[in-house]
Amino acid sequence: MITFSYFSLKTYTTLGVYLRRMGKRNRTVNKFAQRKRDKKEQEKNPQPKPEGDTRKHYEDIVRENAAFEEYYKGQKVCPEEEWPVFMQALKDNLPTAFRITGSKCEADALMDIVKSQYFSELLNVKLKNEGEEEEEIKPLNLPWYPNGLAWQLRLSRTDIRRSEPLYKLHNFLVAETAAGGVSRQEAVSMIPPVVLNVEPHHKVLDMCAAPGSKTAQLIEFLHADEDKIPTGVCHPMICSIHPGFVMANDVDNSRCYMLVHQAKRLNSPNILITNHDSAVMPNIMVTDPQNPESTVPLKFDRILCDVPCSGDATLRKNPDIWLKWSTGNGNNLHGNFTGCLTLHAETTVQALLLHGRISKQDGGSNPGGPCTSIQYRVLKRGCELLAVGGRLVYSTCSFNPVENEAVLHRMLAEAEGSLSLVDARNDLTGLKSHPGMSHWRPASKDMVFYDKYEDVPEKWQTVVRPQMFPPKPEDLDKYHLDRCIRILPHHQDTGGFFVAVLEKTALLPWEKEREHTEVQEKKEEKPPAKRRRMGGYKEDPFVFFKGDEEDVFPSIKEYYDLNEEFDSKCLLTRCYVGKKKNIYLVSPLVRDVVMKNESKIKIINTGVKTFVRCDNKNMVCAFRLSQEGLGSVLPFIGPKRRVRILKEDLILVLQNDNPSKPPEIARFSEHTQAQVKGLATGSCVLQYKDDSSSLQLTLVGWRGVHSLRAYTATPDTVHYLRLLGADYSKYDVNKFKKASDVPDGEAEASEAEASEAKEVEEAMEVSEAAEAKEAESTETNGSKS
Ligand SMILES: C[S@@+](CC[C@H](N)C(=O)[O-])C[C@H]1O[C@@H](n2cnc3c(N)ncnc32)[C@H](O)[C@@H]1O
Repeated sequence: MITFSYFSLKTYTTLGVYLRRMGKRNRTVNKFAQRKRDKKEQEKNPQPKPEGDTRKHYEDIVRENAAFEEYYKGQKVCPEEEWPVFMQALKDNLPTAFRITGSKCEADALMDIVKSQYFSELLNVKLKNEGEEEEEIKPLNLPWYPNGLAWQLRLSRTDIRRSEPLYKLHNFLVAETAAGGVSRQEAVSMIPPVVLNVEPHHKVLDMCAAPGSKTAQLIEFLHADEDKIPTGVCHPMICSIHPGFVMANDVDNSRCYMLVHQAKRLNSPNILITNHDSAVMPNIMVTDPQNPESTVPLKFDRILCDVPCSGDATLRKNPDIWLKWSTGNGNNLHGNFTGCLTLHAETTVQALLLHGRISKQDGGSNPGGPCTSIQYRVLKRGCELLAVGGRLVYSTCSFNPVENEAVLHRMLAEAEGSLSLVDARNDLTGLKSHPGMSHWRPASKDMVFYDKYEDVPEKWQTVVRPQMFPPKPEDLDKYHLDRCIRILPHHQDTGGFFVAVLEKTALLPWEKEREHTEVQEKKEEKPPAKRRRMGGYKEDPFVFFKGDEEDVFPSIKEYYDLNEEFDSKCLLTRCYVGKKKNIYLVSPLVRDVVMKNESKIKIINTGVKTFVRCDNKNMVCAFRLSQEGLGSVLPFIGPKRRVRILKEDLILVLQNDNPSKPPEIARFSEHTQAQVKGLATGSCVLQYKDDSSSLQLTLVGWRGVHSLRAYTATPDTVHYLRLLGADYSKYDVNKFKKASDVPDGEAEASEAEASEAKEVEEAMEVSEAAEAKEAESTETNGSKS
């Protein structure tokens, strides 16, 4: 039996790794690589910190802050009798949480594997905090997560990573995260997409999306009914072309590439990544269904407004907040841009200043004047972009009512009944929470609490704003702020979180006015606004196929036997001239959005890689299939390029790790040989269906002259072998095992495998990196457009 303490928390980033994999941003990458080398060097050869460097190891941080306690006790965010457990929970490290992703049949199979193989390992591990009894580590299934797909383990990520007895669990989490079978995400952060109730036909906007863990959930929900697609194929990579789509936006250009990484794992043709300030997001125009020559503004059915915030509910994950917390954090986000801000908010302020949307004085030296709360501004624009009948979720990882209820109160008051708060607790069965607050008292930096704005001394009036105050008691029933959801860390051993669900029941009062003005403006036929110059890296263009006559398309259509329903206009490349290399696929609506809005909003990425140039003399078509886009194009591919493969043959293909020596056709079963016999050489689809379960797998294959192979990346190979119950032990390296423990002859191989596993791990910890604080301080470097 192994006992170790539930102690250790360290966030680190491998952001550079995925940036490197994107083959871009070399200067940023070099900086990360250098930082990594410096860190290693420092570990080997500890040097004293440079003067003035006050940064601390998370383990060394004293988890106390008197101002924090005084402020939140004053606000009564937690009933007095719960205060000690609230504080104790805040000081503990955060448990690991993850959810199983993908289509139902794969998720079911993976869930069985997790329970039978990995959770049983945990039963041998006991948890012991100082001065406490040993405790068993029981994995907790999060009861409120749809289909029971989410789990929480009472072990921090570092505990799992550093414990040899748990190396298999760690390898599993790393490899499956890479393959898209698992998403590691803090439990409470999974809530907003759940209460957004996304359906496949919805047009969804994620306004502040990076790093993208919630975007990933939105896409998963959009594709949740994949089992119902006509081919009956069930696979995590299957992403049929839905009428709905997700537009994931972030103001921070470098953080948008985290979204690209997330999207890439999900292989959806229904996602678009944009880089804009959400507070001033332009109307997104789409073709008018009544008149295809004209456009109309798109209204979104679902909007996620996961705004930048002071982040003090993430103290468990980011203990350094203990060192710097002050009342100013929340107040500054609300209305005063000149003080100390979180990095995200700073980016926003820079963006707002850059676009001339605010002046330095705005909200700063205009006591009682218009409040420029970034949270309110983003929320307000979200409400404008929302369709009547649509749903918007506002969320923060802050305890502060000034960043939460106060923002909603202002929005509801200005909406004059066109928005209402929905009680979403029914969608979250089993989740413990507190209702939203109806009373709070804004405070100045010197910790004086105020009941009304009139009491605020002049010197604080730029900081404590009129819009920060709660509704009058007689107005409480108008707003129902108690319908908001507050999750405190001790409720179920998580981080803290705030969620509110709004429904739009009518046009907002100023939308009616604006509609009138827009009609007037159209009549006056003003010249189009000058194209805005947008910052960040210059993206390659999005060049759509003209249609079936596009030069390379006829051979693709012929070779893959694509049916007439396939819309070639939804294919695109990222270059105007020269040989097409990669061909991407988007849904018709995403295509329309790109084409109609490219000039007004910076589009970072869209499209799932579907065909890749291969120019092989044995193949008449110049493009092979890509695993990423296979799910989307599969329903259109004819039987000519499909091979129905048996389990043992698929295992044979996947276990082969020598690309120059793929298994010869003669080694396959007679069934598979017969399938391959009439198949012309080149790219093909390998399809497997398990008769005893609902499991179905679809892989990109290659029929050679004498051989058959699969085109899968290492994490996918491990994933498929795992699902097939086959041996993948060579990928399941015990990194704790010293080379000296390995018998002669195996050492070399073991080293190579370890290095490969490390690669996978690094690639995968990108999603950890995405959450890591360090990533927030990524500086934009390199060429600007
Ligand atoms: C709390 S994080 C979002 C986390 C994300 N929803 C997730 O689940 O991974 C806030 C994000 O808002 C972005 N942001 C800040 N101001 C913004 C603005 N005005 N418009 C769009 N994004 C903004 C920040 O760059 C940051 O990535």
